[in-house]
Parts: sequence; C-alpha cells; structure tokens
Amino acid sequence: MKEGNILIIDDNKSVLSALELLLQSTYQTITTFSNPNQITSIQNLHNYDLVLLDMNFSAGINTGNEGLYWLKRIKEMSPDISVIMITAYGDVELAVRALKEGATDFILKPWDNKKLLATLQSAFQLRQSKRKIQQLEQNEKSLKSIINKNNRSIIGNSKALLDILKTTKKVAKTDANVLITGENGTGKELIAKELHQWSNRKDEVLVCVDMGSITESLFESELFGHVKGAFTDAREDRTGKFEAAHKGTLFLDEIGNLPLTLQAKLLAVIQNREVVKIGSNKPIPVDIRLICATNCNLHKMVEEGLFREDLLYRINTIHIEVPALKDREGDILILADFFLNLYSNKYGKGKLSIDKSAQKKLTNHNWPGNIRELQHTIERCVILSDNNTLAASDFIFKERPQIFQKTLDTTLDIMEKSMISNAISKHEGNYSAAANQLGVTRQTLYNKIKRYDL
Ligand SMILES: Nc1ncnc2c1ncn2[C@@H]1O[C@H](COP(=O)(O)OP(=O)(O)OP(=O)(O)O)[C@@H](O)[C@H]1O
Repeated sequence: MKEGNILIIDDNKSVLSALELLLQSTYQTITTFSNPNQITSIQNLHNYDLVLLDMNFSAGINTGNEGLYWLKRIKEMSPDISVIMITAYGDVELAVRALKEGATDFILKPWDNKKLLATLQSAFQLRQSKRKIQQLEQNEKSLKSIINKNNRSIIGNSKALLDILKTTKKVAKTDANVLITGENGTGKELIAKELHQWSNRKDEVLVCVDMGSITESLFESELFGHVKGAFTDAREDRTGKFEAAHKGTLFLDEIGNLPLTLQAKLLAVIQNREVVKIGSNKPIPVDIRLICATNCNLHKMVEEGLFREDLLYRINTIHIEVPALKDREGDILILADFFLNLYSNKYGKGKLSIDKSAQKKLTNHNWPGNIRELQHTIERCVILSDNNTLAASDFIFKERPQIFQKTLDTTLDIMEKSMISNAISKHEGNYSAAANQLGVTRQTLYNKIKRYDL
C-alpha cells in the first residue's frame, strides 16, 4: 500500500521528473516545486511527511546557503517535518551545517536509486514515529486530566475549613512536602486532591497509594517497583508508584502503616530523589511532590519507636490538621444538604428537605465517623424514606460499640467488631499497635475495619 506525502523542491525540472518517476510507486502523493518561494503559499505543510530540498537555486551560486535558508523556513512552519537535503556540491562541512539546522539527512547528486529510497524510507519512519509520539502525548494529557478530575468539591464554610483551604492554596504552589492529619473520614484525601489541583503539577498525574491496604510483603515492590526475576513471582518488570508519579504528586495515605524497615527506604528516596527497583542497582531519578496523610499520632509513634523521627520531619514540612466534623460548626447541615441533593438525584427521589427536629438531631450527633458517616447516614435515609420532608426519626445512626460486653446473645461478628473497636480506641487510631494487640496482621485488621465499617 502506498502511503506518505512527499514534497520535492528543485529548480532542475529533469531532476523533478526523474524523482517523481522513481518515487511514484512508493508514495501516495508527490508534489514538485521548481521554485522554493512556492513553499510560502502552502497552507498545510504539516500534512507532508517528507521534503526533498535542493540546496542551490540561483544560477552560479553553489554555497548551499539558499537551501539552508529554506530549510530554516520549512522547520519554522512545520518543526516535525523530515527534510532531506540534496545537492551536487556537497562537502562534509555543508552536510554538518544542514544537519545542525534540523535536516534529517543529506544526499549527493547524482544519487544512487536504492540508497535514495532507503534514506527516504527511514526519514519517513522517523516522521511516523514523531507523529505517534505526539499522538501518545496528547492521549496521555487527556488521560491525566480525566484521572486528576476532582469530581467532588469541598463543601462547608466553617472557619476551620476555610482556614485549611487558605493554607492549602498557599502551599499548593510550592513543592513542600505536606502531612495531612485528622480522624478517619474528615476529608484528608479530598484536601490532598485539592493541593494537587492548585499546584504547578496539576497537568501531571496524582498517584494515590493506600498504605493500609497493601500487604507488608508487597510494600517495597508497590512503591519502588521491581525488575523481572527479582523474586519468584517477578515475571516481568514493574513500575513502582514513585516512578509512576514522576513530575506529578504522590499521595501516601495511612503513612503510619509503613513498617520501620521501609521507613528507612522511603527516607532515602525522599532525600536522594531517586529510586532503585528491587533486583536492580540502577537508580532512577524521580521528581515528585509528596503528600502524606494519617489518622495516627506520629509524634507519639516516634516516642514509642514505631515511626522514624527523621522521616517525620521530612514529610511534615507543612502540617495540615483537618478537624473532626463535630468541631466544624456550621458544616454539618451544609454537608447534609449537599449529600441530600446528591443522593436524591442518584436515586430519583425528587426534592427532599430536612425538618427542624432532624436538623437538631444531626447537629447534636458527635459523628465519630466524620463526613463519611454523615454521607452514609444521608444515603441510607434517602433510600429508605418515603417522605419528601425528612424527620428526626428517619435518621438512624449506626451503633459504634465502644465497650466490649459479654452477653449470651452476642454473635461472633459483634464480639469481633467490639474488640477491634476497643483496640483502635485504646491505641488512638494506631492500626499497627491495635493489630499487634489483637494478634493479627495489619492487613487483616484493615480488611475487618472496612468490613465492619468502623
Ligand atoms: N468537605 C467535604 N465536602 C464534600 N465531601 C467531603 C468533604 N470532606 C469529605 N468528604 C467526603 O467524605 C468521604 C471521606 O473523605 P476522605 O476519604 O477524603 O477522608 P479521609 O480523611 O481521607 O478518610 P480516611 O482517613 O478514612 O482515608 C469522601 O467520600 C469525601 O468525598
């Protein structure tokens, strides 16, 4: 199949005819110009794949300067086009100058047909590759914007929230490492997304890693990657999250779950700005902005020897503390309204409202599960209620077992839920310590927390 559009510019008409004859069985369209000025009248130069350009046009002048001039003009008009210079008066110096100006290759007249065809073919392939790269870059850009799209805006107008947003905006433009702390469900991940959106890296990718859901044995490979054969299951090379986030932002959620051995490795990566895949000894430079989040008290973990102090100081250049929902006066009802609209649209329930008694019930509740709990409460209520005005009795809060009571009618699930809840409270949200006390791995504990919606 013939493909490719080629433009040939030479003042010698017999050269043009000879080349046209030679190339017509290979290329889809061949355009010939005997005067280089005709280039300026072309509207769609970028549609051409190749230009074969003579170097001398005026009689008696064979310096090649005219060709170099037109090469420059063509490159200005269409930087990615492949231009092959052709001349009867070539020397090495002229060839080097042409290549420096952006020519893809240089051919001497009289040409060898086979050689000329091969030169044009490789220049055509180069042009195709450049087109492909451009297309891939374009695809990557649109994929990134889809991935980064923050579908959820931050709702609320309490002073606490507005202060946080102010700080977030201020630090977003810097590359400072940010540590976001707060109870579960307070919106830490949402703040991290906002930080990325307001940063200079917003067109690059935001890679989120939930450290609570990765098993300990996979941490290193997940974060830093591995090469094929590094261990039994490493059947192919794997890119780690650090490398994937190159030029963008890396969000490490539940950083308190990182085992001590890997804390040292994480620190080294942050300090050296390069990662080494498992099984390799080749450092790969990484340029990332790091955001970490946790519901643990990392200072306390440092005192208990569970978290490295030097790592803590590396990751918390800026510290953002997200307050619990009960301490954000004014946000509860605004958020409740927001979720009410969201779920009434989702479930096709029409216009719903919350009556005074229900508003009081919602503001008096202490929301141990914070915004996530409020969101689930409203969703449940929208699904179950038959009325357009929701009353206090429509809102049912999920019991959070605080004290473990041995009763005869307690099921194993309730006992387990209660024990986990107690252990988490006792260790103030430190999952590693709670898992330790319960004699399960952190992964198992995490799975159960999700299962019981704790
Ligand atoms: N201000 C807010 N406006 C709207 N939605 C919010 C707000 N804050 C949190 N949410 C929603 O509440 C839920 C929990 O938020 P998010 O996951 O950001 O909390 P988190 O603190 O990171 O939780 P965890 O510690 O469990 O990871 C999400 O669905 C989020 O979209």
